[in-house]
Amino acid sequence: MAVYTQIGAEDMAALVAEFDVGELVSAKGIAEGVSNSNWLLDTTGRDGKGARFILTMYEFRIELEDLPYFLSLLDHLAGRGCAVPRTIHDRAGALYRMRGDKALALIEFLPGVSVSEPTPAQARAVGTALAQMHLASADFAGSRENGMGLAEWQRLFDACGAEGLARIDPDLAGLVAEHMPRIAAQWPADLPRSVIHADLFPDNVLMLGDKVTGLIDFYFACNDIMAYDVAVTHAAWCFDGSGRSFDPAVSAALLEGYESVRPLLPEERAALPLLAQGAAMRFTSSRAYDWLNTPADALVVRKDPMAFARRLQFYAANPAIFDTNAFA
Ligand SMILES: Nc1ncnc2c1ncn2[C@@H]1O[C@H](COP(=O)(O)OP(=O)(O)O)[C@@H](O)[C@H]1O
Ligand SMILES: N[C@@H](CCOP(=O)(O)O)C(=O)O
Repeated sequence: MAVYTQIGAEDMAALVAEFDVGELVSAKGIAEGVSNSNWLLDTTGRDGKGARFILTMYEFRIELEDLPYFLSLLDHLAGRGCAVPRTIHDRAGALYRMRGDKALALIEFLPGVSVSEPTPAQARAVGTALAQMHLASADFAGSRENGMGLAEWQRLFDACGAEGLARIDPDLAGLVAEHMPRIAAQWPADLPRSVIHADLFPDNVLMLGDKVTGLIDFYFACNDIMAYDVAVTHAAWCFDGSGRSFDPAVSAALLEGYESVRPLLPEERAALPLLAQGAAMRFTSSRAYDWLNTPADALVVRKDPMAFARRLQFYAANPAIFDTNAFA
C-alpha cells in the first residue's frame, strides 16, 4: 500500500484547481509503490472531455532540492519523444507545490501495466527505450550525482554490520567482503555518461503487450555511466524473482534492443560483467539495509537482499554471458 497521507475531498479539489486541468471528478489511492503516496485523479479536463493524472506526494528519500531535476527531466524526455510522462505545471508554472512540509506533483497518466515475467520481445522493447532515453538526455541541462554509488553501498553495508548481514544470511557478509573491494578497485572511470534511470525494474516500466508505454519513477535518476544503467536493467529483467534462474533469451533481447539504437563501445561491452556485479551489489546493499531497518509493522513489504546477492554470484561466475557472440 502506498498512500501514507490522507487528503480530504475538498482539499483535493482545491489542489486540482491550482492546475489548468478542469475540475476534480474522482481521486483514488494507488496501492503499488513504496516511497511515495500516489493517487489516480480523473478530472473534467481542459476541454471538458475528461483527463487522467497521477498525483504524487513525496514522502521519503527524496530531497526537495532534487525535485526540479527529476520533474524537468520528465518534460525534457517527453519532449524528445520518449515514453515518459510529462509534469503538469501549475497555473503559476511551478513544477511542484508544497502541502505543509511535503511536495506534490501532478504527472501525466500513461496507460499500461508492469509485467512480472518479461518475454524476450518485451525485454527488447525495454532495451530500445533505455537507449532512446540515454540519447535523448544528451542536451538535458540538469546534473545530479549518483547518490546510490559505490560509497553509499559501502555505507549501507557498514550500517548493517557483519552481524546484521549474518542475520539475513550466513554467507552474506563473506560475499560482500569477497566482492566489494574488487568491484570498487576495478570500477571504470572513463566510460560514456548521460542521464541514467538507475532503477529500471519491471515495476517502473508500463507496457501494453510488447510496447513500452511509459518509463516511470525517475527518482534515482542521475548523471552516470550509461553501460551501468544497462547493467542495472539487465539485473532487474533477466532473472526470476529469487535470482536463481537466469534467462539467456531475455538477456540477449534486452542487449539487442539497446544496441539497435545505441551500439555499445567495445570498452562498454567489456565492462558489463563488472558493472553487472556492481548493479547486483547496489540492490543487495539497499535491500539489506531496508531488511534490517524496516519495522515489522510497516506497510511496506521488504524485498529479499539475497535475490540480488545470487545475481552477484552469477555475474561473477559467468562473465561470458556478455560476450557479443554469447547466444549466437
Ligand atoms: N505516469 C504514470 N502513469 C500511470 N501510472 C503511474 C504513473 N506513475 C505512477 N503510476 C502508478 O503508480 C505506481 C507507483 O508509482 P511509483 O512512482 O513507482 O511509486 P514508488 O516510487 O513509491 O515505487 C506505479 O506502479 C504505477 O501503477
Ligand atoms: N527497485 C528497487 C527498489 C526501489 O523502489 P521503487 O519502488 O522506488 O522502484 C529494488 O527492487 O530493490
